[in-house]
Amino acid sequence: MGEKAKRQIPVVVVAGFLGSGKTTLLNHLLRNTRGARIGVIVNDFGSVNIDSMMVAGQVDSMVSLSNGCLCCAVDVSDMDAMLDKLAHRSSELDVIVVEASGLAEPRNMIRLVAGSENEYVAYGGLVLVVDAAEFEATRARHPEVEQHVALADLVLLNKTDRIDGDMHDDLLGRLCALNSRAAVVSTEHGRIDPGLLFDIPERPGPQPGEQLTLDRLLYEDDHGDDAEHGHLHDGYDAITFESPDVLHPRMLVDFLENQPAGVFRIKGYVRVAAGLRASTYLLHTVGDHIRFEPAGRGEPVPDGTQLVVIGADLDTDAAHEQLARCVATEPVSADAMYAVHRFTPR
Ligand SMILES: Nc1nc2c(ncn2[C@@H]2O[C@H](COP(=O)(O)OP(=O)(O)OP(=O)(O)O)[C@@H](O)[C@H]2O)c(=O)[nH]1
Repeated sequence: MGEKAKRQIPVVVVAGFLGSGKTTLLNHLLRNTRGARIGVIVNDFGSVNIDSMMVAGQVDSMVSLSNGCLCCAVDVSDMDAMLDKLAHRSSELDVIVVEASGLAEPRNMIRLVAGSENEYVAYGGLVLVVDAAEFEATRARHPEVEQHVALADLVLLNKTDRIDGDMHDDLLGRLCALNSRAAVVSTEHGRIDPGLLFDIPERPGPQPGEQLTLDRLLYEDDHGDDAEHGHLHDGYDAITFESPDVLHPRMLVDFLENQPAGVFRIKGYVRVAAGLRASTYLLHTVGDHIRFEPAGRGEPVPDGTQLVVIGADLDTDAAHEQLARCVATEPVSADAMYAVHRFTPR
C-alpha cells in the first residue's frame, strides 16, 4: 500500500418521489458494480435484496436507520454517525449511495452530506429519479418536485418504457427548462452505466482458476453481446482535456461555475498560474460543488492539466473549446488565484 493523499469517498444521494424507481436503481447499481465497492445507507432494507447481495459480497457495507426517517428525523450528527461507520481511514469503499425515502426533502439531504464533518467523504451529487409516466400527476400534487429537479445534479427520467416518443421529448424539454445545468438521462428500470456516477476502479480481472464474482457473472450475463453493452452507455459521455500549458485560475473557475449543459462531474489535475506561482490541484466537481485540493501529497502529479468531464449528451467539441480557452495566453495577476482558493478545503 503506497501512502496516498486522504481518499475521499463520494457520497451520492438518490432521491425521488414514492415509486419513482430509487430502489430499482440501487439494485441495478449493486448488480453492476463492475468491481467497485459500494456502501449503502437506506431507510430500511425491505426492498433491496440485501441478504443475497451481502452473501455474494456485492454490498461491502451498509447502514440503515432502524427507526425514523431519513428525511426529517436525521440531523447532521445522525448522518455523520452513519457515514462514520462506512468512511474511515481503512475503508475500501469506492462510493457510498444514500437512498433517501420517498418523502425526503432533497435540499436537506444535500445539507446532511455536504455538511458532514467526516473528512473521508465528499459530496457525490444528487441523483433525482423522476417517474416519466407520473411526472405530470406528481407535479400537480407536489409542485415542489420542480424545485427538486432544479437542485439535481443528475436527473434520471425513469420508466420511459411507459411513455411515447412525443411525451418523452416534451418531458425532456420541461426538465431542461427547470434545470439547464443538470445531466438528464432517460432510463428503464434505472439501468444507467455506473461509470456516470462514480469511478470504476481498475482492479485486475479474475486469474485463471479464480472464481467469478456474482457481479461479474451478472454483468456478463446482462451484457454478453455488444448490442446490450452499448445500450448501457447511451447518453453517457466522457471527454478528456489535456494541456501542457498553465490555465488561468479565474477563467477556469468561471468555466466550472458555468458548466456546459449535461455535465455531471469533472475530475483530474489542473495546473494553474497567477503572478509568479504555478500550482497543480486535484479538481473534483459534481454539479456546482467544486473542490480544489493541492496535488502531490504522495501521489505522482502530471506536468500539465489532465481533466475528465463526465456527463450525458454533452456537446463535446464545445466543452473542449471552452476548456482550451482557459489556457493562460498572457501573464495573470497574482490575485486571480483567489478564485481557486475559494474552493480549497479549509
Ligand atoms: N415499467 C417500469 N416500471 C419500473 C421502472 N422502474 C421501476 N419500476 C417499478 O416501479 C415500482 C417502484 O419502484 P421502486 O424502485 O420500488 O421505487 P422507489 O422510488 O424506491 O419507491 P419508494 O421506496 O416507495 O419511494 C416497482 O414496481 C418497480 O419494479 C421502469 O423503468 N419501468
